[in-house]
Amino acid sequence: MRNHTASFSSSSSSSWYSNKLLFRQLFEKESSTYTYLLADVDHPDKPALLIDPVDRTVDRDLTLVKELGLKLIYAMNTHVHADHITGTGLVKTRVPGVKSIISKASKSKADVLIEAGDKIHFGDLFLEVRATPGHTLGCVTYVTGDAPDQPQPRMAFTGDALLIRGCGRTDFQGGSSQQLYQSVHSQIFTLPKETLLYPAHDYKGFTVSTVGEEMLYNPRLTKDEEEFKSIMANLNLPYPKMIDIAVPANMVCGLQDPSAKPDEALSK
Ligand SMILES: N[C@@H](CCC(=O)N[C@@H](CSS)C(=O)NCC(=O)O)C(=O)O
Ligand SMILES: [Fe+2]
Repeated sequence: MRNHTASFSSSSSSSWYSNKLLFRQLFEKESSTYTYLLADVDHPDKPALLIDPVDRTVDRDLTLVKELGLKLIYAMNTHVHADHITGTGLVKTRVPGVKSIISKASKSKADVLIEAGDKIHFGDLFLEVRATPGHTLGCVTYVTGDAPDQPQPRMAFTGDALLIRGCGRTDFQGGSSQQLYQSVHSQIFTLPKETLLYPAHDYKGFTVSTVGEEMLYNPRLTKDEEEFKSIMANLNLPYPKMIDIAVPANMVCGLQDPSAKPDEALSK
């Protein structure tokens, strides 16, 4: 059991969602990346976190955090991105006390290395970590807490494991179409059907989907595993333009001090 500052307050499920969870979906247009800002605005400190910030839009994101009166505590990644440089290192240099988070399986450096089952607390809210490898070895999905006082419907931040009507490619960074198929079916499609899905990218103009919608209409993941593997083997996508710069940089949070020591700030 890893310790953290978790406490719970009770409030009515019909009214607390908008009163308590602040949620913003932000877009970086060059890499078509979504960054998510979440905060517990019912808590006196208004603790907040950023999921998948991009270096180019860190100033925009931090201005918003300041304007909303939030206290940023975490800057976290769903995986080692290949198409852009993460903003987590830059956020740390701009806001003292912020901790970077990535999965242990990614073999990257960050202040906090998370694993499946970990809970990331911000105020009275938390995100649960689910391992969803396949796009990369260390991909995780962050899901809002499974408890009566947590947001309903639940929200899943899928990174590149599941994209709306698509999924992450599996042809580099330890990718595996078999693993991705298993990850999505066992870790995402088992969530309640009304769970809101928020991916790390969208190339078609979508912003949000649901588990039920993707189980019906995802053109790749509704197929059986063999057909899925064949689809993925024949995508023939060009490599991301920034891959050779982005991957090594993102192994150290973009620019984080490599001497930073991981700490244990989570609970299981
Ligand atoms: N053209 C972009 C890269 C596009 C790309 O490869 N996207 C990745 C997610 S970023 S690692 C992907 O998995 N796409 C799946 C798909 O079906 O499009 C660039 O050059 O940066
Ligand atoms: Fe990716």
